[in-house]
Amino acid sequence: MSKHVLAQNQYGKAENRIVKVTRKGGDGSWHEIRDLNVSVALRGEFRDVHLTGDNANCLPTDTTKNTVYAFGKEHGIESPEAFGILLARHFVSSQAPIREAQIRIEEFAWERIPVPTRKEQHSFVRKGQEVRTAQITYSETTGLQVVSGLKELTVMNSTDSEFHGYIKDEYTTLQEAYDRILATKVTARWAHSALAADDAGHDWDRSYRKVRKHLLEAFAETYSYSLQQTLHQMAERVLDHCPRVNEVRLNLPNKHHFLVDLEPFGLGNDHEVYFAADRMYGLIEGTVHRDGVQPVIATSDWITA
Ligand SMILES: O=c1[nH]c(=O)c2[nH]c(=O)[nH]c2[nH]1
Repeated sequence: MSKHVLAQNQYGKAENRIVKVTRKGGDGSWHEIRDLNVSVALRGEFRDVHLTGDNANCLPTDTTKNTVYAFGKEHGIESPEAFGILLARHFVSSQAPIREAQIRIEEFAWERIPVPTRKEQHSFVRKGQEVRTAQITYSETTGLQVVSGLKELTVMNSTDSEFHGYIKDEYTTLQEAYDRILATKVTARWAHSALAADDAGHDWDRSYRKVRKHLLEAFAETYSYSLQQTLHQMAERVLDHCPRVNEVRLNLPNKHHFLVDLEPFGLGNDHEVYFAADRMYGLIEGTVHRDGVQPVIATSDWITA
């Protein structure tokens, strides 16, 4: 008998790196690549596994790893979300003790290196911008939940940003800014409605491109009086244009740029030369969701610049 309470628990193989090559064209010489990092977490009837050492309900983490690779071959990888949905549904529907499965995916994008002199196209350069993310949770009782996202998308406005009118107490030294650089490395997550999650024909890649575009456009077009205001505008823009997205959470580190004092050298500095500080940084985080919708995206994840 346990003296204490076994609370939330989950297990599975984390960070399964899978690269799927799809051969297209009549002779298969046109290659397409999907490069994922897939983590599996299973939840369910695992009390005995923890308390008594009885593994009758335990599907080995090694098996969950094998399933990721076998599914890559058998079903292909249409998108991170579609692949995650297949896996999550499989674990829950194939083993009675597994009541809920959560699949977390990072996708690394590759861009074709066109080689005009040859028909075969199998050369790629890793795209240096963001990492795409997806978190798929399938539960026997509550169904499917899909949260898409991106991280490490670094953006900058070299003007149209001010910050003033804030509280000033005995510790405040910050000078008010009427023209500053606003830069951040965006981590964004957005939750899809049940309608989208359950729609077998949903185009997840198209939806991703659309949300990304609206996040960037809102960042660029907002005349900002704080990164908080920019955050809100970015999330609002996505909810306004993407009817199947219910909730947006943004984590925005304020990548500070400080004007360098060039007076010692007899030089002026009219917003031209900045020192880009990599830390410490302000960290601005928030969720915006449709009225009447229960937010589902974790607020406790620790996201750093
Ligand atoms: O956009 C900003 N929001 C803040 O809350 C803040 N605080 C600070 O020192 N600089 C900034 N900038």
